[in-house]
Amino acid sequence: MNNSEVNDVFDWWPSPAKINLFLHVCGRFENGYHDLQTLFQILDFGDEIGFSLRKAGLQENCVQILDNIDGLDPQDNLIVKAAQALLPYRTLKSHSVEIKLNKRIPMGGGLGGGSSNAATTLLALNKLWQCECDLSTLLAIGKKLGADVPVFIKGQTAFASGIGEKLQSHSVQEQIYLVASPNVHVSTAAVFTHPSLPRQTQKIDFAHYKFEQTQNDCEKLVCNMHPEVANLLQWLLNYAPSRMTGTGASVFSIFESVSDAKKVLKKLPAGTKAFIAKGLDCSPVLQKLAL
Ligand SMILES: C[C@](O)(CO)[C@H](O)COP(=O)(O)OP(=O)(O)OC[C@H]1O[C@@H](n2ccc(N)nc2=O)[C@H](O)[C@@H]1O
Ligand SMILES: Nc1ncnc2c1ncn2[C@@H]1O[C@H](COP(=O)(O)OP(=O)(O)OP(=O)(O)O)[C@@H](O)[C@H]1O
Repeated sequence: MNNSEVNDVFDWWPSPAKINLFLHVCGRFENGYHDLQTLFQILDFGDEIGFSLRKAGLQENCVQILDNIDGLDPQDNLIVKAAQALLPYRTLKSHSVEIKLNKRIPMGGGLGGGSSNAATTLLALNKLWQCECDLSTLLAIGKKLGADVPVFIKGQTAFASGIGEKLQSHSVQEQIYLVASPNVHVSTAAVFTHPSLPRQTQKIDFAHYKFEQTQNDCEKLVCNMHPEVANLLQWLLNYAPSRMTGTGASVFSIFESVSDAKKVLKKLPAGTKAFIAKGLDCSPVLQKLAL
């Protein structure tokens, strides 16, 4: 390949994590997916994804990820799936893309890492490949990749209903979160297919939302399946209001200040992976798009 055709500069985009401040399971649709109510809180902590367009080469494999995730077939990486879903919309037909990933969000922890990566890829390549897809097209592509992708495409902390795709933006009072991940993997599908999952929580009126009056309906089941989650949650509850996010395994505690959160972080049982993050109303991806 001619060196002049190679753009080795990677354009780096943020890919934030989320937590579910509450998660109610209110029913089940015919396709097996669940009718949920949740509040997605976007965090100022996340991965970074770098994109480098190439004018030539990689013809057969237009999308190439350079930092793949251990144990994951590149074709199963949601970043690759998102990029491939956007290929037909390119107006820069001859351009392929190389992608680097700086992974910080714990995997499979209910922190939405894969979904956020997919959303950032769609938003970034929509711009870089000059696809000119409007928001509703991106949301439709995103929803097929995962129930949590749309909230990251809209990029706003929001109440969600349906399978998680009906979004209503909401401003949460600024809070600091200590997010801790026990060393266990929880399968989202296993939680949602479990016969003991409560599925009949009364729908709430989002206008009257109060953290104390909500819960995570998956928490008890996951704590029974994984004592590591139960133990960590019990430990955190000694210090602050705490709850599991998504279908686990990560749990979070709410603090008013970073210094309060740091005191508890320092005391965490040895070997527990954890980070401190601030809640954001708006995703850093939207800020990057506005530049
Ligand atoms: C529970 C949440 O983590 C809350 O943030 C998400 O809604 C899950 O989102 P996600 O991981 O993007 O979900 P998907 O990849 O679409 O689905 C994973 C599995 O979760 C189940 N699933 C997911 C969302 C939903 N509303 N009902 C479900 O029953 C399905 O069995 C599916 O096989
Ligand atoms: N780019 C990616 N980053 C993380 N996981 C990915 C990615 N692409 C595919 N996956 C797959 O998705 C699975 C779930 O990862 P993810 O970190 O999104 O889980 P999660 O935080 O529990 O998601 P959610 O909260 O949306 O249920 C991983 O175990 C992995 O097999």
